[in-house]
Amino acid sequence: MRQVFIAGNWKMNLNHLEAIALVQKIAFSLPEKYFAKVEVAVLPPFTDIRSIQTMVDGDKLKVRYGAQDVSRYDSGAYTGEVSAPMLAKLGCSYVTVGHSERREYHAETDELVNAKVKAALKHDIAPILCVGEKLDVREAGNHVEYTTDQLIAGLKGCKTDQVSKVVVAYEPVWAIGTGRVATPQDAQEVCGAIRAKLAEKYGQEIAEQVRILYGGSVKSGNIGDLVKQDDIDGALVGGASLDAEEFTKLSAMAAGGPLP
Ligand SMILES: O=C[C@H](O)COP(=O)(O)O
Repeated sequence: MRQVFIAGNWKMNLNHLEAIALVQKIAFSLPEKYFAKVEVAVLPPFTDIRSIQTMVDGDKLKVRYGAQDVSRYDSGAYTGEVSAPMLAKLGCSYVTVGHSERREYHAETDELVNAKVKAALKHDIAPILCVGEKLDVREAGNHVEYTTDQLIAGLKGCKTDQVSKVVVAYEPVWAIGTGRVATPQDAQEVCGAIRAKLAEKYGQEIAEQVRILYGGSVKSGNIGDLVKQDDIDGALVGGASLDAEEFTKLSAMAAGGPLP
């Protein structure tokens, strides 16, 4: 049984003091019983991670955390890079890999994304492998093939038992930060195809274990219908994850009901 997963990608927002305040608000506004039904994680900028680690460990908070990127290398002369061993030491459970903003603004290729997936897995950090098409690909009707090709390229060379630890995030680029959310049926079409492709390559048992998230303009008002779909196990949330009240509401709705 896959646990519903809500991950907040803060992108390049919030300094370490603002980060502490936001995580505290989330942890204390979501009643304990919801954490049994939904896993909640935040993905802050690198500069916030140590502060969040100290607070989560010290106060034994149920919120998990991770990073937004990782180097393909473990160490060495790679100015500006942050490695998987460094993130593991900071207690990161997750790292996003291949987000469309990195593919677009940092020219990340499928080959690099694949190397980062493997670097994270090697150090027991679950990669959140982001895939998704731009508008022209969708309009041409090639979105399913495009997205499943990105998936297979991202997982190339991973062992079958490693694949079950990967989280896949389907984020149609045209829905990110635009307010234009994919319909639950559109999102299910691609998430279902992702699971079918995983089953074809790695077997049904592994495919059933992989959590598949939808991302793109997710809010408390639309998450309920998204997680009702068979193959959508949660969401990768951008803008709405920066507002404690909205993110908590959204997490509660993903867990099956509104806050009391
Ligand atoms: O990683 C998150 C996605 O890019 C979605 O962002 P958004 O919720 O602001 O559309």
